[in-house]
Amino acid sequence: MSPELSPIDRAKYIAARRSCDFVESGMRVGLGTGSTAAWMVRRLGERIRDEGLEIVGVPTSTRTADLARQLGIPVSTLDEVKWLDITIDGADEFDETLNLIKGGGGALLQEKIVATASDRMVVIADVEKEVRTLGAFPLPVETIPFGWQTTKALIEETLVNMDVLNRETTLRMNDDVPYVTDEGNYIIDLHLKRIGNARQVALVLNQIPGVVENGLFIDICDAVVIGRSDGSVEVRDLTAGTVAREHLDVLDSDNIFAEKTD
Ligand SMILES: O=C(CO)[C@H](O)[C@H](O)COP(=O)(O)O
Repeated sequence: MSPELSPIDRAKYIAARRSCDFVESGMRVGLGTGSTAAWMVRRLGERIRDEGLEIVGVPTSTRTADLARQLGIPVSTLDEVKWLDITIDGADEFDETLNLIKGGGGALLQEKIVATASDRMVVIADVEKEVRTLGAFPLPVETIPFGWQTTKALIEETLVNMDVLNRETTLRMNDDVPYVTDEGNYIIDLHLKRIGNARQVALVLNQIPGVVENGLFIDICDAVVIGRSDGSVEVRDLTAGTVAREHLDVLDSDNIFAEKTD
């Protein structure tokens, strides 16, 4: 394996590479966003080039769309394709029921829409993303820019009645200006530390005017592929009720290692 990859990147790559085995010719594939998902997109590009794999990809961000096009993956939109066979995406945290926090990369809205419009959502993650209880990673909430300070205050007020450890919220910034999503929205990060009832928090947040979507993915993910830097990988399939462990012999010659992703 390439020495230039950090252990975490190796683990991400292992998970991403294994997840691509779920993809078959003829499939419509939701393409996630983030560094783990970028490895998956690269591997699909490799399979298209080397094996003649025929798929249509629906990217979940302009970043992923640009990468997919560069790699020769045919790209479409959800409006054209309407429904997908599978979506493969990263996550910031997952728990044992495969509920997730997503949106660290700012693409949670398209990611949730695309994953929900898929027969199957497979999450790819390094082993560090598994948690007993969600919430150590800040929960992103996408809000429209109009009146965002009021929306932020309403979120904080709502959190008073929730089973969370901390209620600090911050507007996500990009240098000195607010971070803007692909939809032109802002993101407010909720530093909750621990979310006692993620389903309730997800539902309540979306009732607040100004909130577009939150990064809790509840009952959306079907399976998780967990990578480790030593090449071992675990596939936990919630729907099938199976857990499979294997080792991937990733060769030094893997040309996917030649370039680093985001
Ligand atoms: O939700 C996401 C982007 O909105 C990403 O999937 C999540 O942040 C994980 O990113 P990475 O694979 O870079 O660790």
